[in-house]
Amino acid sequence: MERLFATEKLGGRSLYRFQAVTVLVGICLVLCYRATHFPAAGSGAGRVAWLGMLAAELWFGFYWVITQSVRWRPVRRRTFKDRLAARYGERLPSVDIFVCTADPQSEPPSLVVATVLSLMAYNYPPEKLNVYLSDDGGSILTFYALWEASAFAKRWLPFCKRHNIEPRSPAAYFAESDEPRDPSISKEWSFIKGLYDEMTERIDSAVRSDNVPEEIRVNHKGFSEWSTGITSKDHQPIVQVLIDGKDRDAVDEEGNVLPTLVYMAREKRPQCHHNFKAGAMNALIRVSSVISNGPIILNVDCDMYSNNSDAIRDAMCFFLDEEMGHKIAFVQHPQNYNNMTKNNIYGNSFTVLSHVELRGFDGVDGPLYIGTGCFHRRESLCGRRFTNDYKEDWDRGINKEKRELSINKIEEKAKLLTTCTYEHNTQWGNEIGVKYGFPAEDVITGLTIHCRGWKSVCNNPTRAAFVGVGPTTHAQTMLQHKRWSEGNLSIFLSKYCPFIFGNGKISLQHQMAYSVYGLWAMNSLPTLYYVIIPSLGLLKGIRLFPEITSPWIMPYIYVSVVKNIYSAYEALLYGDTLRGWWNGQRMWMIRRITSYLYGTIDTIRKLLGLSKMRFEVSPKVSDEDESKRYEQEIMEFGTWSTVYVIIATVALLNLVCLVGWLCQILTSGGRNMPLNGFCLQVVLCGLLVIINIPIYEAMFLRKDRGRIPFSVTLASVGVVMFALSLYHYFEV
Ligand SMILES: O=c1ccn([C@@H]2O[C@H](COP(=O)(O)OP(=O)(O)O[C@H]3O[C@H](CO)[C@@H](O)[C@H](O)[C@H]3O)[C@@H](O)[C@H]2O)c(=O)[nH]1
Ligand SMILES: [Mn+2]
Repeated sequence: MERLFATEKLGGRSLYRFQAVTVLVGICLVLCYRATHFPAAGSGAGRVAWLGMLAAELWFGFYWVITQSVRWRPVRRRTFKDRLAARYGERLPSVDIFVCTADPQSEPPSLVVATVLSLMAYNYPPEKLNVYLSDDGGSILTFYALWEASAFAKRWLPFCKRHNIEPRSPAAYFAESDEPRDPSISKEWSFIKGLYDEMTERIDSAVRSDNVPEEIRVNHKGFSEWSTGITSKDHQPIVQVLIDGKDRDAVDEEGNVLPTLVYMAREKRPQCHHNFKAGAMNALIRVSSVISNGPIILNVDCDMYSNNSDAIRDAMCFFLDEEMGHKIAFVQHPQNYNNMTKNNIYGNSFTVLSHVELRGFDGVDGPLYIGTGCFHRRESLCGRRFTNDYKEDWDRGINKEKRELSINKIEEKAKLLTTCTYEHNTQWGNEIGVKYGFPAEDVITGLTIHCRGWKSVCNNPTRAAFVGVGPTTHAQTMLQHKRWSEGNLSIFLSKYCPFIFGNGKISLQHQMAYSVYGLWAMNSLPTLYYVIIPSLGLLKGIRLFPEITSPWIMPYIYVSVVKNIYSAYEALLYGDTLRGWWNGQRMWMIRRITSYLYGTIDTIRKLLGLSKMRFEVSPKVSDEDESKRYEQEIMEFGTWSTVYVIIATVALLNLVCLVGWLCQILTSGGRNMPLNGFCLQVVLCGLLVIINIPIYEAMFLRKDRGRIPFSVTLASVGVVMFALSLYHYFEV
């Protein structure tokens, strides 16, 4: 039988592998040089510094080997929706869609409902679509917004389908241009846009005043849940079915069935730990099991709207494929953002991660689960082990005929499934559902699914399936990367370490692929060492690299040049600009010496029992002034933060070392400083100074509110002076 999807190997692998082997030889030679050229005894600081360089280079070499796992065998998937249609028509499995939101301030309800509307508008039989919104903020504002959306959907869905528009998030669609692409629909377009703008304004004004007017509250029984003045951290379970797709009256203005739409806020009590997003997902799994029980679950973050209305059919091509389908537990899509600037100032457009690493991961038994844009098989998410003879019951979804209880009764039943105590003495969060205990609940959940024998695939259609809001400030970027690096490292250091937990269950290459992210955070210390010590050495005349006349310099030059040329090539190949790549390198360094450093420290503190797990939600809005600077690609600092002190200190230290070295050369005419031995140190320090130019600007030249505050500059000057004097002290 014809396959529903095809797998293609990405080209150019022989060349890549040849290149990788030569780099590996280079790395070995570098380490060889380090180990055999220890400075003579008696050169105190020099020996210690050399030892540190050895350790850092050992780490980088090891980590480079690990990263080869996701570059060795990348694949690309292609789906055949026409074959799916020919074989199954509209007889497709029902899908439960989970959207999570946590806070109406950092995740505005109008943004959340634009996402919800895009998901309701999929090109998929509406009676088989069920959209669930989990609100961890337990906010009447979000409920109100969803209620508004349930009414607007009656106009929006037919409009989308009539004109086959993309994207189907009204916010994204209307933001694209001031008039429709097809002028013949301009009247209707303006009318719908008017309705949408009015709705958004009503929602936003309710959010501004933090109140839903009485005259609105009488329209739906759900509002009465908030009559007792509940708070986000202390409230009863709430489940409200806003559109019951099985109800005869739930139709749009053209008389078509609407997807089911459900609001859920699981019970919160101050004394009960709620396990953040993982807890919300598990409550959604249970609630949906009594309302629709779709065999496939799609899960997105509240900002990740559907950008491709065929994405569900695409996913079905994988699950329903006769040959491979039964092995696939989940179909992961890359994270795309719609608010990235041209030159990727904070390195957040994950071009290389999506196009290279995820596909490489896919070539080794399947990508990791990244928490959003992922279709899961309900059974594997709920703990089932893979067996070759398992047959999925695609008709398991609850339809009109199967439902016995009235919707009110179902709501009551669902509420009981979302109480604080429901999970006590159960396997939820451990063997069943999304796993608890790690800030990267997604990665650990995916890993356990793979270890139960399932495979996964990555789908990256030309028209991105999901698009969301990426971080637009330095602080937001740092917050996200700290959570990710910490989450992955704490998995690596737990009993779920891919090399231990995965041993015998998944291939070595798959274990390595997981470790690429598991070890992100550990890059912090070697990087910090490499951006500080060689530069200090330059200033103090401590040679740390081979002399220019020595043949040992060749592997150093070869490895760094080839590695960087290749990384620029990868970025350019998938649409980054050269400047974007350069900015990415800067952020790569900054992330390592800040977010990853904090991630490492916090993981260790947690291991020692000194701190508890947190999940700080990334804000999805920024103020106007900040946004303007973001558009202009000017880095945002603005407030005091120790993170900024680290960034400023490293930048300043390198500048001082380079200038200091230059002064010494000029004053001594090069007599005391044999140039020859310091070539690589000068290049390294020089590159660090060039890459840090935006940091110097933010410290000394810029006048706007986003500059590095004077207090940060002052602190970094203090640290640099202290470091230099300390160094001096040890030397004499
Ligand atoms: O207590 C919580 C905290 C968060 N969320 C939701 O989780 C999602 C992700 O949070 P966000 O702050 O946007 O995190 P990101 O860094 O953008 O998220 C990535 O990384 C997370 C793990 O660190 C995954 O959970 C996400 O799915 C993945 O997109 C959002 O929809 C939140 O509303 C909850 O529902 N409850
Ligand atoms: Mn997010």
